[in-house]
Amino acid sequence: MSDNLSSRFVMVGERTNVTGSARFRKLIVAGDYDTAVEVARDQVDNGAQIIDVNMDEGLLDGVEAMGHFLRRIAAEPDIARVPVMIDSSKWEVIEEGLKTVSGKPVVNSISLKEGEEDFLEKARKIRDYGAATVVMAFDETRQADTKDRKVEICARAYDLLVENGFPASDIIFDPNIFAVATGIDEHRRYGIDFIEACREIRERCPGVQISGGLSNLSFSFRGNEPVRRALHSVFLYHAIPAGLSMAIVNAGQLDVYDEIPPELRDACEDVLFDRRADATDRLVELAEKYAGGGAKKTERDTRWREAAVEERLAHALIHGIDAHVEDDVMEAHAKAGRAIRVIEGPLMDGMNRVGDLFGSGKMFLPQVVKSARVMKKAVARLLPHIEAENEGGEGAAKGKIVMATVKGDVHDIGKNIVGVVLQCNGYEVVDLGVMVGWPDILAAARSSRADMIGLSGLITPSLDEMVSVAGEMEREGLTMPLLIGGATTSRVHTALKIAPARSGPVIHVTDASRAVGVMTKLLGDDAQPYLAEIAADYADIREKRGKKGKGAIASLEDARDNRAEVDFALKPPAPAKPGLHVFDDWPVAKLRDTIDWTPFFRSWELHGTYPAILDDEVVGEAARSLFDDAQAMLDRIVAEDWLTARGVVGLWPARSEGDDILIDGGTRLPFLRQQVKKREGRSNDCLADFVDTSGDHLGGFAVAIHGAHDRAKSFEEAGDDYSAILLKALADRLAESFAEAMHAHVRRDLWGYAPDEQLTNEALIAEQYRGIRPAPGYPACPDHSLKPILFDLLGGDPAGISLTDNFAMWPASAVSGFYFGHPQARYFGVARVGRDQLEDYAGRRGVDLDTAQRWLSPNLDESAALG
Ligand SMILES: C[S@@+](CC[C@H](N)C(=O)[O-])C[C@H]1O[C@@H](n2cnc3c(N)ncnc32)[C@H](O)[C@@H]1O
Repeated sequence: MSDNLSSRFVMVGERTNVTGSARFRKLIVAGDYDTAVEVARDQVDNGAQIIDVNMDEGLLDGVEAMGHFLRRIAAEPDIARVPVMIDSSKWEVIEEGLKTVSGKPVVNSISLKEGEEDFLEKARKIRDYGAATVVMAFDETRQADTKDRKVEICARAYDLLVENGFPASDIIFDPNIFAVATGIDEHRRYGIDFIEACREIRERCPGVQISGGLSNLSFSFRGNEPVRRALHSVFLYHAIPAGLSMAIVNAGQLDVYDEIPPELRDACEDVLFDRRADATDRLVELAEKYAGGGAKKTERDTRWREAAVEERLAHALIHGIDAHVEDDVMEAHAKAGRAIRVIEGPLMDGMNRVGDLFGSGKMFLPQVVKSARVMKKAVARLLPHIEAENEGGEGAAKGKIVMATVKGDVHDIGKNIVGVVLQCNGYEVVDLGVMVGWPDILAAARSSRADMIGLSGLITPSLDEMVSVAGEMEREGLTMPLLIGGATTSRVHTALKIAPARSGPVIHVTDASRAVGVMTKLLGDDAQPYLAEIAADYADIREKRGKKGKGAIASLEDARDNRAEVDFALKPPAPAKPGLHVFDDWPVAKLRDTIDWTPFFRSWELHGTYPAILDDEVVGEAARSLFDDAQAMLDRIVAEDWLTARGVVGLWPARSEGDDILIDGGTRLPFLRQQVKKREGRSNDCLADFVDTSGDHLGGFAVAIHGAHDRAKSFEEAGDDYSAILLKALADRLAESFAEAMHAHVRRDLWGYAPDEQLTNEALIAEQYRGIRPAPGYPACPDHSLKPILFDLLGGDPAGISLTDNFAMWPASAVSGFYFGHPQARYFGVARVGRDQLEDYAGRRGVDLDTAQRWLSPNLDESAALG
């Protein structure tokens, strides 16, 4: 696969097509469906994200063959995970496919060949089955060959389909890839015409995909695999940016663009772009030099299958390939005699190699999590034998950890990654899940005789929960080490707040990659010196903090006097569409395009900015592979409707009063003000400052992605933690993308203060628009307890989101906040607040001081501590 292919590009496997593959035809005609199924599997293993199935062969009963084959592959989880493209020129075969296949299929194809009525009737049936369809650029007269004809026919088909309610996102145009370098003058523009047509079709027909049968292109070079592969890769390199989003290819038979010899690459480009009169002659001449290379890539990809079974298992573990592992462990079992010996022998050896590669920075978290999936599959296959052989499977773990996301918090991506990595390295993990109170954590640690406890949390209130767990461990006399991790945790907070709560060791673990190292040290011979080092480090932090003169705190009154000067002549106009707007099913497919990928890689501890990270020297390969998996999962999320995006927006008249914002019907939103003393010319900010006292407007929103939790659970139950974590990480990304898309919709339409805004995705991610959407729990409004007030304004449980005791949103992939439309509105951090503001805030919120102190605890200055 070419490394420069666009990430969203989908490869459709072509080998399960009796018209395109002589081998497949023979197998089907001979009724050898077992081997035919393997052809499908090979395609998927080689990266096909959809498989094209075609049974149009004179000797066959196409309806029967289609039905039978689709039922066979549906029973193979490895294959059934990718959608099927039902390919036939016979409508009854297509209908049979539509009836048989599960999940969302693609029909290949319909066209205007038989006129509009026939076209629309078929389209309607396809839509009723919830399928997508390929539409060939073919009309009543003939197949489109020039750019203009391709665009014209596609535009006509598009208008007809969309007017008749066919979703644009389910239309895949095939504007016909024709053979190039045929020596016929009229064919000289076939390459460039296709590429240019892609660009125009994308513009003219928003929302559609474009596909093509790639092997046609190189038809003139049949028998010369190296030139065919080069031509295909060069073509994709240029066609994908122009809008080609999928192609029917022999997956695994593509070269990396940069690795194609420059002379061959140039000659291919000359042909594709009709750059010189003698382009075809030159390529034909050069082709002789490259003839005889054979299907190199496939050979290279499968050579490892020839090694001894132990080596094959290690290879599968290191490369995360689960396709053959069940067969391989059975072979190893036959060889070793006992299942336990396979686990303790080749499988553990393989995992140790994974651990070493990870430890030396040659493998990264997503790869390790994939290795774990292979390991689990292998062990699951051996389990019945272990039981039959009465071995008990009590492989001695290196140590045991009880892990949990603390009470009131629902975020577990980081925890789950740590869990898998520890298991991979031979530790036993007792994972208690999310929202776990200290009694359950302590009870589990006792009953399982854990060597340590690991706590995780994402939101700031979780920090206090961790202090509580530490305190309770002390009270109950549990002395084992306590590990702390998660996005809001820090070494400093651990040193200052958690460690002092107990006499036993407390260790902040910066990231998942370090968890193994920390565990190994804690359970090794040098645990004591290691613990002493940490204790000294934390004591040092405490001492420095004690001595460090922190920036002085201004009185609340002075801070208020130093508010920002905001020009309310610039305040936003009244919303064009005030009130509540509910979106119960925002198209997830649309959210894909505006994903901010950088945080996605960060969640897997791959550091760097997207898209440069894909080419990063160190993590590039891991990032690309993870990204490909993410794209394949997004394809399924969209095609099979896994997730639902729900959102609510409210736009209300509002005015500020002191540090509060009063909403229309009287709801009061108290905000906090910066109190740290500022340099001359710098203001002490509060969000209320950006709303006019004499009448203005404010918005609020909540968006959520539903459905990830249950499906992730099914993945976990099937031993596939990798897919479970990937799905949750993608749901988080979609929720953020949704928040961004909703905000743009508000600016342009619902509030409408920026109707002409046109921003690229990069500009949106950089928030280069007018207005902000501060979120409760973030630095400008750090108190999470504003969420219930916001949610009431939004009509109860907006977008189906509920709140935990500590105001975490459930489902976990959710975002909420306020919309400020003033051009001067900006993000800032409230930082430390003093006792005067604590008391004032408690009064404004109508709660007692203890409650206010709990809510504001991460921001309280020492001087604000209650006696
Ligand atoms: C956490 S990022 C999310 C966007 C990012 N593109 C992504 O996909 O992850 C930015 C959002 O965090 C919130 N935010 C950032 N800084 C903030 C601050 N100082 N105060 C309040 N909210 C803030 C805002 O809601 C802002 O839109």
